[in-house]
Amino acid sequence: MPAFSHPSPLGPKRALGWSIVNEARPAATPRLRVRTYELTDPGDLVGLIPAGRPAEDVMSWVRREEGLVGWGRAAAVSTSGDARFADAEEWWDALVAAADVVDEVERPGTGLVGFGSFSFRNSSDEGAALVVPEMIVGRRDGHAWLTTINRTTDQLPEVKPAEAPTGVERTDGALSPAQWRGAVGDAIEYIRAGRIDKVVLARDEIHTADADIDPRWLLARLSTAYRDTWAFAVDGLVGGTPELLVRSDKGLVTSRVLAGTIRRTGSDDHDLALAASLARSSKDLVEHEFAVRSVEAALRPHCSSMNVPDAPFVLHLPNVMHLATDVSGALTDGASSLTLAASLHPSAAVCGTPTREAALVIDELEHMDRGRYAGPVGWIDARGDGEWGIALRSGQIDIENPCRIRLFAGCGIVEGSDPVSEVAESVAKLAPMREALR
Ligand SMILES: C=C(O[C@@H]1C=C(C(=O)O)C=C[C@H]1O)C(=O)O
Repeated sequence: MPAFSHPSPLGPKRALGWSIVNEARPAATPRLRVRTYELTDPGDLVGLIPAGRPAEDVMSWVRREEGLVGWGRAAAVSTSGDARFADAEEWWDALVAAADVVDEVERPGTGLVGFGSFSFRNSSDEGAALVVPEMIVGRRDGHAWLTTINRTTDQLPEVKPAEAPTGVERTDGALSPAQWRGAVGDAIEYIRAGRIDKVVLARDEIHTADADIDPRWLLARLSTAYRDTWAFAVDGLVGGTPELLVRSDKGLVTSRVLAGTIRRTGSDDHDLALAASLARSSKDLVEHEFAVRSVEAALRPHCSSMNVPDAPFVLHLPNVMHLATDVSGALTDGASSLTLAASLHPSAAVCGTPTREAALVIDELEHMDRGRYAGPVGWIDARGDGEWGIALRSGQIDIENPCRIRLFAGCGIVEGSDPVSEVAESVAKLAPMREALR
């Protein structure tokens, strides 16, 4: 049994294949009635999500007041195994083909939209989900819209503010911080011995509140305190990720690669000096280069005119600073954003180099199933456009016991890494979710 049961709301998961909400015959494709209308400014997007929905029916992809929020479940599929991306996409294509859509706005993210979250590993117990909400509100470039799916009303529900979790207690996950420090030491040995060049090791911790954790509270905290991250929620996985695996927008493909991290100190002057040292640190530049090369190699078969900057910039977040590179290209083969996300996953930013061997080391040293952490999370529309982040700085609310959430953080390990510093870095990466739970 995995530490966190993550059953489909539809009953037991099938190893491969589809299951669809509100359908008597599991493999049939429902004909969704989709209506998108222009909306006068709806205000704070995350604040629109109504109370009282189960955590897995709250959806968000919001950064700097732009993006999408959704709630309810008009249709959903759960897939698993090696074919989880392909099976989800096949279901999506059939849903799109059958849908009855009137879209008065016609922008990326209008009309039929599915929110998805995919496990890091092929063999994970937690599989993947693609969910179409009953209502979606979006905002982009000064335009706002409402999409309803299989609903006769277009009234936004009344909103009751989210309440902070109380009585939150923390316990270790698979490994204690000290045990995980030992695992980092083992990984450094493997690198010195030439088995791998880089591996990303993660750890988890469990937080338990005295009542159900409201994902709306976490989203509100993350979207105000960490404005440069995407505040996401899909199927109970909630977080604020700074890393964009891929955005596909009318033929333009972009990816924001992060790798190489330094903790912030709270003093702006000191942080500026640290940022300069990060940009010159050979350990971090090497770690970053592995991640950029893995993204470039995955996008190249789908793109022409690729732009891969020679040197990274430093992304300043409230808790950490990262080396960052924005890679872009022109889409040549019409691949959907989900196909692109599948071919980019797992990048060296969350797995390592070489990929296969790094994945074996992760299995051996982490002692846990990452579930949906470090997997693609985001949305896709009927044209295939969409945005997929890497599910970092996040937690999985336990669907069977929503008082519990499992948080994760990981660190890229290279030859020059130091186990004690990596533990401190993992704590800094846990900070956004720990703070949001307070
Ligand atoms: C694995 C995580 O972050 C990744 C690892 C980084 C690093 O080791 O420098 C930086 C950004 C992310 O690509 C995480 O936040 O859990």
